[in-house]
Amino acid sequence: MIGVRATGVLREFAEAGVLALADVHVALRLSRLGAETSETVLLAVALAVRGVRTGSVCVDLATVADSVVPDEDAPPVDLPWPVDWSALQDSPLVAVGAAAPWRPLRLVDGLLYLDRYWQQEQLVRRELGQRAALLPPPVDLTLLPELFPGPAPDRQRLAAAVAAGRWVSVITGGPGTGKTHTVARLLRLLMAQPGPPPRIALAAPTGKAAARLQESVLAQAAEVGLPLDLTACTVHRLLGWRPDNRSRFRHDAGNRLPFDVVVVDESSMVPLTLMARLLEAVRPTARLVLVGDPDQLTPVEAGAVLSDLVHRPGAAAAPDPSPELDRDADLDEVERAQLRNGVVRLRVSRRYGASIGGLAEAVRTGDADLAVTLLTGGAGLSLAAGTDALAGTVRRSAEQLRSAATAGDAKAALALLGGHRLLCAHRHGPHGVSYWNEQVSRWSGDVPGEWHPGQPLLVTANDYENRLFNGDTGVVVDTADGLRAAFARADGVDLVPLSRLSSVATAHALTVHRSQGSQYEAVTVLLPPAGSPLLTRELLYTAVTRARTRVHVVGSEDAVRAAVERQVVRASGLRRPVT
Ligand SMILES: Nc1ncnc2c1ncn2[C@@H]1O[C@H](COP(=O)(O)OP(=O)(O)OP(=O)(O)O)[C@@H](O)[C@H]1O
Repeated sequence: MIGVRATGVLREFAEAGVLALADVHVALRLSRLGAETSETVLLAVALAVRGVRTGSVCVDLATVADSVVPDEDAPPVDLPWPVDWSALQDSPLVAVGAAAPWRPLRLVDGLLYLDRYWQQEQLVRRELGQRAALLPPPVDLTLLPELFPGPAPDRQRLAAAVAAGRWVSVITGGPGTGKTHTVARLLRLLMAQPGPPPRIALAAPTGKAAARLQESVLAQAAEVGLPLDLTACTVHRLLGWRPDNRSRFRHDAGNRLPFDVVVVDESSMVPLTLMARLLEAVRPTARLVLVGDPDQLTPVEAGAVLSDLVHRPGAAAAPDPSPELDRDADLDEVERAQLRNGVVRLRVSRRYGASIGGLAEAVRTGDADLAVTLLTGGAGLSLAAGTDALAGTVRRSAEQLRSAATAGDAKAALALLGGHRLLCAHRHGPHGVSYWNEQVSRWSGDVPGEWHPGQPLLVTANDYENRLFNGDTGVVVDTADGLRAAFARADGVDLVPLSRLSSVATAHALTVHRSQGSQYEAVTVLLPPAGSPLLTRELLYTAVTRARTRVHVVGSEDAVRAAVERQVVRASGLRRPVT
């Protein structure tokens, strides 16, 4: 409940759960500083702050009333949405148009920004525009058929050709569609170009994703003919941390990165602020390859730039980079337009079978009927409303894990951990991770606060000393030396003494957010009721694509439909044509 001196419209929106305390606080503070009294302006300011808090770079005033999902716990009310926002035009708080001098907020073509985010979006636009205006890099594609010998249509071959022939490119696709396979061969193609070998940087937004990228590129290095000493790091580390400043880096427009090729994996998790810093730090004549899955959950911070780049209007005048490959690649109209922006989507997953692939595609494209039909009849797929069957599955998994861990079989315990996962949308409440963690611990007779063989662990902060990253999972195992935490490595198993672990939590269940970047043989997805604002297409797609062979959804048909039909709308100017 709202605890500030909000009155009138702000109070109504706060009580309905649309605005949080911080949104109202900033609006009231700015109104005092700017001597602004219009309730419409104050509401707009609070909504702009709310937008950033919930991941949008700006507020689209024309659609905001429809895009706000009220708090499910708040009583339903008819909110007094203004029909006319023209008070913003005369407000001392708002700069109107792109050219107006600085004010805390900026209104451009019906989009209201906190000015800082407008500046960052402009920077991204400028950097991309500058690169699009340059002559594309010369490239010799002779090696391409040898690197991608498959029959046409071959999206991977096209993606590599596009990335080699442009300064900025985007390779997208779901798990296991061969994004890293393609990147490894792209790097080989670039190394084969005349002149000195390119200086290559591999990066990802999290330590865990960077470690995975490095592991998977190195696994192919010898076969493809890449240097065996390639390393990957976080984007923050690549740009160079500065102890004195959290949002500025050692490398920027005045001190560009020394690389010729910069590959950023999992770039759907890069928010606007970081993307702006990255773009200004990469030399305009270095190839920047953004790799990721824009259909997954987007970053917690504001801005989903990868998704914006994928859905940006086509650059009508841009030349087709490789006409003969494009003809062979089986592209539809939308994909052809995306290709002109340097975007190629890989489609065929080698990690999951056709039925999970079909379900993922139905969810991704918003086909709720098909998603429900597949879930109720597809091989390896199921949908059940009650949690009774769920309790049995979860209990069985926990018991198997405990018995392998008690027998000291770390490999078997880790395999079981990767065999099945319970994924929840919520952290708290009867559909949430904490409830299920407690429930399973109770069934197992665990004593709270004590370690147990078979206790699944989630690393909650990067721990460089133990080579563990936020989001890694492991399991407590009884060894000859006592209890140890077992973590899977590319080259075997690491057994870490429990006393050396700093930030871990018990994880019988994981949030879908936390599961990003991991895959399991089977997943059980626990959906909240249809009214939950967390129930979105991105959430369901991310959850479903964590599984290799089986997906069991616990929830109502209505909840599945609500998820498929509700797409996270993140307002952003990058999706609009340049005016
Ligand atoms: N064209 C191909 N021919 C043979 N094997 C392939 C091909 N493309 C991908 N693979 C194999 O499929 C698996 C998944 O590929 P890869 O790891 O590159 O996918 P990804 O899209 O990067 O996955 P993720 O999103 O999980 O990182 C790997 O084992 C890879 O070697």
